[in-house]
Amino acid sequence: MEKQQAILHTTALTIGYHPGTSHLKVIAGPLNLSLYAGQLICLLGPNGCGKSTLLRTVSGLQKAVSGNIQLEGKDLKGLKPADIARQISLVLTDNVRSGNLDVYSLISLGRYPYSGWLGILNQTDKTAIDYAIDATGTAAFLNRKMDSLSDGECQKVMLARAIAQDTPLIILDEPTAHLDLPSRIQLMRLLHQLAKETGKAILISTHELDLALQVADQIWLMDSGGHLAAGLPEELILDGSFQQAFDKDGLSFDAATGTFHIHHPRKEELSVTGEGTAAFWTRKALIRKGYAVTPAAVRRITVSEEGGLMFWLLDTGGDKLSFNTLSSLLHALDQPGIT
Ligand SMILES: Nc1ncnc2c1ncn2[C@@H]1O[C@H](COP(=O)(O)OP(=O)(O)OP(=O)(O)O)[C@@H](O)[C@H]1O
Repeated sequence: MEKQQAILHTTALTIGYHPGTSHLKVIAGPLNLSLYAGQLICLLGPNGCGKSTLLRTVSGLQKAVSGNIQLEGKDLKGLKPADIARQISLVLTDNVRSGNLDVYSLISLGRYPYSGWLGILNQTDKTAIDYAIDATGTAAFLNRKMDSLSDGECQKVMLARAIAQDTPLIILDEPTAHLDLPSRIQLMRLLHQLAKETGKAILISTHELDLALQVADQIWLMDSGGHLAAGLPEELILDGSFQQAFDKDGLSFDAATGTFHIHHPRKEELSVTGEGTAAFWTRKALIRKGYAVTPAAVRRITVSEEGGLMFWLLDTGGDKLSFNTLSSLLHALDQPGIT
């Protein structure tokens, strides 16, 4: 079988600042990365680890310290800006505000690599623009000026411009930064769908760990030491990379449930038995309150539901206490001598 060509491929790429000078600052590398058609890749990592630097470097906006970047098999260094604009659409965090243009004109700028400097739009351009407006839900503010939009609205418009540009590779730096929760979920779903339906390769940097785990085909996980682990989200959890990158003061990643826990100083152990939603949310509430929920604990809570009513039985190892609300159980656990 013929091997699929990567849309983006890096070989021994080192990224950083001031290459070729005595002020050279290496941020990460050597990086050997490949991004294929139809893939959504989420680039994750702590603040300042180099995510934006990597995105700017592979887009040709910033010089690499060393190594090679190929776009559809061609050396990026040999491509003219106009060629790159037909291959990569890029939205950075700092170009989300775009002055006094109206929204439609800004989205139309996505067609600039095809329409030439006169900016005359043909039917193909208009169809691409309409698709982008529809996909991003920006029709409601098409006639507004960019500087009258909220940050979240602006972000959607910039994404629409990138989609209208209709390139094989879309690169977005923190596209969910200003969005509310439903819009963040919608946007991640849209990117996933776009990659699958149009075969585009999409690379985004994000701090949305939970969402990235759900939608990414691959995760590129950077740490503060300049290393990058690439793999399926599940692989990075199973080999411990995820926990290592994000287990820090006050936060831990639970590989068993795929969720993050905020640590609390309390460490008493409790076990919870019971099925269904009530048991699930009882465990969540106890973890939030700082208890370690483990099947081996001596103190046991049994959750049961009968005829739409819920009951919690607390067995402290000596006493057995019954509660008919979660609050009364939590309140009782707070009393000295109960746990
Ligand atoms: N122009 C510059 N010259 C030198 N160092 C820089 C420059 N711009 C950024 N840096 C440094 O490079 C490192 C990586 O920055 P970068 O913005 O790529 O991180 P990031 O992972 O995108 O961070 P965040 O999650 O906070 O957006 C940081 O230590 C930053 O201070």
